[in-house]
This record gives sequence, C-alpha cells and structure tokens, in this order.
Amino acid sequence: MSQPDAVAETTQNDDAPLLSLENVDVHFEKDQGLLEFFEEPDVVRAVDGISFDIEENDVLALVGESGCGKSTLGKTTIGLQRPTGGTVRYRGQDIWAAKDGVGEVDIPFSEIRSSLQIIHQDPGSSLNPNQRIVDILAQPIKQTHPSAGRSERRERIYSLLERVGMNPAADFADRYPHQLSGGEQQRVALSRALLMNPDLILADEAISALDVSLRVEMMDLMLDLQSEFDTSFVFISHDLSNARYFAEHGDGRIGVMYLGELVEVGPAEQLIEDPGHPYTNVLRWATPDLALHAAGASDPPMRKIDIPDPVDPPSGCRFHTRCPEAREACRESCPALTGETDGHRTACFRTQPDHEYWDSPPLDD
Ligand SMILES: Nc1ncnc2c1ncn2[C@@H]1O[C@H](COP(=O)(O)OP(=O)(O)OP(=O)(O)O)[C@@H](O)[C@H]1O
Repeated sequence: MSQPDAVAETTQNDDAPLLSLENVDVHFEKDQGLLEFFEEPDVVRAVDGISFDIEENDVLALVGESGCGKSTLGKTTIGLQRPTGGTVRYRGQDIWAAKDGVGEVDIPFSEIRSSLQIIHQDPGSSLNPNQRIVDILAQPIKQTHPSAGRSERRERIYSLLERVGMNPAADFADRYPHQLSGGEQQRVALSRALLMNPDLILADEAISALDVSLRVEMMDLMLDLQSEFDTSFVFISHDLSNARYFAEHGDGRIGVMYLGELVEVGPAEQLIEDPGHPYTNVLRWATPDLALHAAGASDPPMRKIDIPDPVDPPSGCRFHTRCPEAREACRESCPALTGETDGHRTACFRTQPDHEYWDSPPLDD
C-alpha cells in the first residue's frame, strides 16, 4: 500500500521486531466502593509476566477462556492499555516512554497509535451512528493523505468497499451504520483500520458476533488483506477452532492464555496436534470441530471445573488446581515458557525430562 504523505521523519530501529513485549504485567485495582477507605484494594492480575515478539506480516491468535486476559493483553500490545510492569516496544521504541516524552523519542506516540489499529466484536458501537459510511471512511484518509481531494477520497473508499465485498460500493457508501448488517459493519470497521496504513490490526473477537456461516468468509477476507496490505494481525478468540483456522491459514502462531499467563505458544498445526500444556489439551477437548472427542473420554481432562479467582491465583503453576497431571512441584514453583525461542514453547514441567517434577508426588486434593 502507498505510504502516508504526511508522516514525520523518524529514526527507526530496523533490526527490532515490529512489536516486542517484555515481562508485561497489567494489574487492575478492583473498585471496592466505600471499603477502599478501610482495606487494601483487591488486585486483578489480568496479565502477568508475558513476553513475545511480533514481526512484520505476522499472525498471532490468542485463545483462552473468558476472563483469562486476552483483551487486556491485546490492548496492551497496541498501546491502548498501559502496562503496570514490563515494557512494550514498537520498532524498538518504548511505547509509553514515547507517550510520556521520556528519554530520546525516535517515534512519536501519535505515529505508533495510528500504526496499531483495532477492530472490535461489536463494530456498531465503534462506528459513529450519525455519519454516513463514506464520511466515516474519509476520516482516516484525511489523516494519512491530507493532500487527497474529495474525489480522490471517494475513489479510494469505493475501491476498498468493493475489495471487502460491499459491491457495488455506491449502494453502501451513503448509508448509515444502522442500515448495514453486522457483517457489513465489520467490513467497514476493517476498511477504516486498513485506511490508516497499519502495521498491525488487533481483531478482538471480531468474528464472534457474526453468523457462523460468515465467520470463515470474514477470516479469509482478513487474511487476504493481510498479505495485500502488509499488515500483521493479533486475532483474539475464545474458540480454538477459529484461532486454529486463522493462525494456520495465516502461517502464524497460536498463543494459549490461562489466568493472565501465556502457557503455550507455537505454530498452529503443531500446537493443536501435539499440545505441550494440559490446559491446551482441555481447550482442544472442548472444541467439537477438532473432532477429538471420539479418540478421548467424554469427561474433560481436568480434575476440577471451577476457575480460580484472578485476584488470588493459585501458587506455582496456576493450572495446578485443575490439572490432571499436577504434582507437588507444580504447587511450589511456576514453570517458565521453554522451547525453541521462535518455535513451540510450553510452560509445563512435563516438557522437561530432567525436572524434579517427575520425582515429586501427585497432588491428591
Ligand atoms: N478496567 C478493568 N478494571 C478492573 N478489572 C478489569 C478491567 N479490565 C479487565 N478486567 C479484569 O481482568 C481480567 C481479564 O479481562 P479480559 O477482558 O482481558 O479477559 P478476556 O480473556 O478478554 O475475557 P473475555 O473473553 O470475557 O472478553 C478479568 O478478570 C476482568 O474482569
């Protein structure tokens, strides 16, 4: 895609990944009402000690059950949520140092924010109900190509609307968001994000509200546009089969989150076929599309169903209270993500043949 014609000259670190998260925490203080005058606030550890890199044209699908921290991690990755610990870098530039103007800022925060876009589960709420589609889509063009005149803007908008399947564009351009279906609204939201020339789009449950029949179509569209527009994607889903489809077709990775931590990350096919973490196995079991029930038991491969409280997560490996393979060592210490640096990595002692886990007694509670 053509480059914006009004972007400030900046010094970029060409060797640095597009985005790099190092030991990132996001801890929220829970609203306690009047109790806050008497008690220390409860802290939700939404994201805890997460590190990964995202390269150009990369795909990372984040999966995990509701409340495990996927959205918070996604928003932190694109500079919408400030971490309470660790660093998030865009092309080597600490995003929050740029925001605060601390130290030497090579890339201004405004440039970082416009390079990292988001599409939400409910596009209707992010599109201005009082603007026609053509006016909604004119905004990003005015920002990235301020010299473009009205007819050039309209031409770009029409060609993109047709590219995302809204054909003929003239039938859609003058409508208001409420006059579109959910799928059409999501296509407009995707077009608006693409018009910002983004390096990365965070698709936060972007297909969850669509009819099942439209989900694959929307994922295919995002993936086609990914290569055309040279954009990376972080794709968030609570559904492992969607995460698998997106990561596999985008030649990317799946990251599995559990209670604020990344417990496994790896190439889609490998992670699904040969999961290293017992929790990934639970997700696999719970996903009928993956057709693994036939080979396994009808009960979930877990000791307990209850999800622990993120305010007071279990000691050691956070999954140990539910894990069918848990031993005493899992209660005592927390496994780090290990494996090939840019390959398949798992946070479970069972992937380490020499670990003391193997000599420790099974948990009996
Ligand atoms: N602004 C906030 N203030 C306090 N707690 C928050 C805030 N945002 C998120 N949380 C809490 O952080 C945890 C992680 O939330 P998050 O929305 O990131 O999870 P998720 O995996 O995306 O869940 P879902 O799939 O249900 O959206 C949850 O316990 C949530 O209640």
